[in-house]
Formats: sequence, C-alpha cells, structure tokens
Amino acid sequence: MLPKINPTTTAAWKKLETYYAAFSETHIKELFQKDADRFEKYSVKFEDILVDFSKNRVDDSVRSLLVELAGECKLQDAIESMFSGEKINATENRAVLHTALRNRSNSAILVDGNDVMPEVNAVLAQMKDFSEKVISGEWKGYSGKEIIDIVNIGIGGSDLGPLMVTEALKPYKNHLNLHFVSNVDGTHMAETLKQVTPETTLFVVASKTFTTQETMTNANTARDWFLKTARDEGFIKNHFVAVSTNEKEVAAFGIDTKNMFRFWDWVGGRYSLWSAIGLSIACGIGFDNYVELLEGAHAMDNHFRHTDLDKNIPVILALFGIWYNNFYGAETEAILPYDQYMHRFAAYFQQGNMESNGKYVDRSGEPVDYQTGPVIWGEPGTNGQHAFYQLIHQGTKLIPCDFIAAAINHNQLGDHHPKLLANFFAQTEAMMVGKTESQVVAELKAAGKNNEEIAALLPFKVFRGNIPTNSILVKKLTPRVLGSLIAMYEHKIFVQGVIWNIFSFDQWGVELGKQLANAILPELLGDEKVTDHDASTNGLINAYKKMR
Ligand SMILES: O=P(O)(O)OC[C@H]1O[C@H](O)[C@H](O)[C@@H](O)[C@@H]1O
Repeated sequence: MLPKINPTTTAAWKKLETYYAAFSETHIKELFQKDADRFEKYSVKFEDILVDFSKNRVDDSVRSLLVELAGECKLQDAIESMFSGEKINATENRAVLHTALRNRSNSAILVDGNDVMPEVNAVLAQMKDFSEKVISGEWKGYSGKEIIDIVNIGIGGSDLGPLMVTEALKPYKNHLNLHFVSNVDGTHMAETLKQVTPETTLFVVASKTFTTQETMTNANTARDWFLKTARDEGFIKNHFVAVSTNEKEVAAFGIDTKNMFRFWDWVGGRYSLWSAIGLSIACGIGFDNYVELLEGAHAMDNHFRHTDLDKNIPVILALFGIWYNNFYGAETEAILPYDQYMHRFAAYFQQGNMESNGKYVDRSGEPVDYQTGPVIWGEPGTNGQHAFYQLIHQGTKLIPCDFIAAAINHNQLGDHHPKLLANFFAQTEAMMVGKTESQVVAELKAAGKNNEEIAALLPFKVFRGNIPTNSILVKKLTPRVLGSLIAMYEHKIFVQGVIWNIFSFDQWGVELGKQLANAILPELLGDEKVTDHDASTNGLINAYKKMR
C-alpha cells in the first residue's frame, strides 16, 4: 500500500519553502559561474542516453532537499510496492504491473499469489507467431491474398501508444501499412477506408474493456464495410483480431477468441503498449524490434528500481518538476523532441501524465491544498520555434522544457541534421542565458542605431533567460532507446504521483462526460425540444436539431 503523507507537512517541504524564499531569483547562469563542474554533476549517462539537468534553477541544496522530500514521502517503498505487484491502484483494487510486461529477466512477479510471467510470456509468444505470419504473408485474407494494410481501432491508450511508437520507429517499418482509427467522428474511419481494400486489410480491435463507445462504433462500421464485400461472416476471423481483457465482449462482437490477444486488469490503459496492445507495433516493425523496445524499457526499470535517488533519472526529472510546479508555480511543461519521427510523443504523454496525475483528491480522499499534475504539451522542433517559443522566451509564464534529440539521424540528408541540432543546442542556451540590456545596446549600436532608437527598442529585445530545460540527447532513436525514454517518463509520472499523495493509476475523471453523452445521445434522435438540461446545453441541443 502506498503511504498517505501530505507532502506539504514534511520537514523537507518546509525547508524547501524557506530555501525558495532566498533562492528563487537566482539565475541559472550564476549557478554555472559558481560551479565549474556543474555539467558533470548535473548530468547522468544511461546507456546511449545522456540527460543533462544542469540548466535548471536548482543548486546542491535544492537537489538534496528534494531527495529528502522523496525520502520522507517513502518513495523507495512505493517503487518496491509497484514492482512487486502490490495493489497500489487502490480505488480499482488492482496491481500496477506494466513493468511485468517488459520483465525480460523473467523473475517471478506475484499477483494474488500467482506468478504473472508465464501468462505474459504466453501472450508474447502468441504475438510473435501472429505478427510473423502476417509479415511473411502466411496469414491470408479470405480470398487468399496477403495482408497489406493493418487498421488499429482503439482510443486513448489503445491508440496513442501504438501510434506514437510506430511513428517514432518508422525507419524500422516493414511493407505493412499501418492505419489508426480512434475518433468516433466518422471522418476518421471514412478517410481510412478509402485507402484500404477488404481482401487485404486486417483490423486490430484494441480495447481493454471492449465497451468503449468510440472503438465499438468504429469496429462495427469496419465490420459492416468488410462484410459488404466479403459477404460471409465466416471470413471475419481472417480479418479481425481483438486485443482486450474482456473475452465475453470479444466473443459477443463476433471475433473468434482464438484470435484474441489477452492482457490483464493490472495494465493501465495508458501503460498498455507493452501488452498485446502493442500487436500493431509488432506487426509494423517486426517482433524482434518490439522486443528491443521492451528490453529498453526493462533496462530503464532496473535503473529506476536500483539507482540511488540523487542519480536516478526519472526521480530527478520528477523532483525538479515538483520544484517548478509547487514552488515556482509553473502550470505547464513542454516536451520538445527535435525529431520529426517523435511528433506524437508529447501527445502520448499528455495522456500518460495528465490522466495519471490530474487529480485533486489525495490518497485519503481529501481535496489537496497544493498543486498536482501539470499541463503537458509540445511539438517537434524546429517547428515549435516558429510558433510558440516566443511565449516561452518572453511571455509571463514559466515553462520548464524538455528537449530531446538524437545525435545520429535516420535520414542523413545534406546538412539537415547539424542544422537541426544547432537549433536544439541554441534554444536551450538561449532559454538559459537570455540577452542582457548591454548586449542589446551593443548590437543596436553596431547596427548603426542612434541613442533614441536604441532606447525605444531596448525593452523589447531583452531576454531575461533563466528558463529551465532538461536536455535529453540520445545516440540514435532505436527501439531500445525509445523503450527507455518511454519508461523514463512513466516513472517520472509515478514518482510525482507518490509525492503528491494521489492515486496515479485510476481515471475516474473521464467518466462523467461519457455518462452524460450516453444520456444525450437518444435525445438527439427525435425532433422534440429538449428541456431537461441547463439552459445552455438545452439551447445548444435544440439549435443543433434545427441546423441539421
Ligand atoms: O482500451 P479501452 O478500454 O477501450 O479504453 C480506452 C481509453 O479510454 C478510457 O476512457 C480511458 O480514459 C483511457 O485510459 C483508455 O485508454
């Protein structure tokens, strides 16, 4: 069980508050001036990943007080509780074992006294067998043709994970074309179906619960579309497979449970790409590459579980995040991959982070009186530079940023990569150092401006700097490296949830909207005036009925 400790009542929190009062105006530049070894002291190398924490508003005292805070909040016990299969998802009475899915050591992990590893390995073997058959063409469509297109139908974790990973690992892609349909907006399915033919398309219906409205609607539409051409329900088994925890609903949908890939209630939706939800990944990049992804995550799991807190990458990321969130009042964090293949990475961790730590009730059921999860957002560089970086550099909000880049690009095209990385390094430098008044004056003088012109422009051209960044530089974006990066952020989120004294593995907050949508749906069918909601909702529904 996770402890129920209000972090603000710890001695470390109080010390951090006192320290913050004196320290908060300190410029990161000064921290570098005072400490020649700062880069070495504030960076950690893990396999092919270098994480540079040095450009943060953190000194040795802050770092050790934050580690003290983690200690007082019993972080190490919590880590062990998660890895050993305790039911730390208390509101759903479930263990949290995405780490078991990538437990390449195969050591036993017990849930209710049963080792989960044999089942995990059996599903992995099933995924290997199936993906190899589809890739090799041994798996045939109803007319004897090989599969060319795979359509993953799922939403939330059953979509974002496979989508993000297959995009990030596109250089490893085989001949199969992957498509992802998530939105209940018919456009998503309609546009996808335009690109595929029934004879050569495999639908992977991915849903933990197999009751999600969007996924079931899309799956039914896909089935109708398929049967219009195939005409025989007996052919469904060649073209529809299911990934789910819910055997009953899978069978009710008409999918042969022989073509079902199982996972378990101890896999959270937003942590499910490591489970059979990763089937589209295994098909798209091959099972061996999928295993490499698992290996990379497992290596990060070991780092997280066994490394001292002050050298532990996910722990440091989490603690520095808490420093900005709870002491500096930062509301958001940006994830900025300088890697076009990672264009869904921030979107993926919007769910990972915001669904996990977007909670205002603590583990005792009381409302918290401090901030919890931040807003996560971001786009790949350099695009973001030409869109929203203005606000990061000169806006009124403090936005800590994570920069991610690979030293070796998969596409060695002219001088594109040095240009990309020059921007990566320049932005983290600019965010930290800023530009002083005297630098601006010197520049304007050199450009021939007179004193009056200089005075008029000066305030607009100054950059305060002191914007905190983490730089995550990897050798190359391989499946193993990506696996480690994903696990790194997952554990960061876990650490923050432990310290904020919230439950990170439920998501009750998504239920209300679903419930109300179910109530509204039948009201949209007829023409009668709707009156049972508030005036705005009634007004909108009735206006819609007139417009359609
Ligand atoms: O996989 P499913 O059961 O279809 O769930 C899909 C998604 O929808 C839910 O509403 C949750 O917010 C997500 O955590 C989940 O990933």
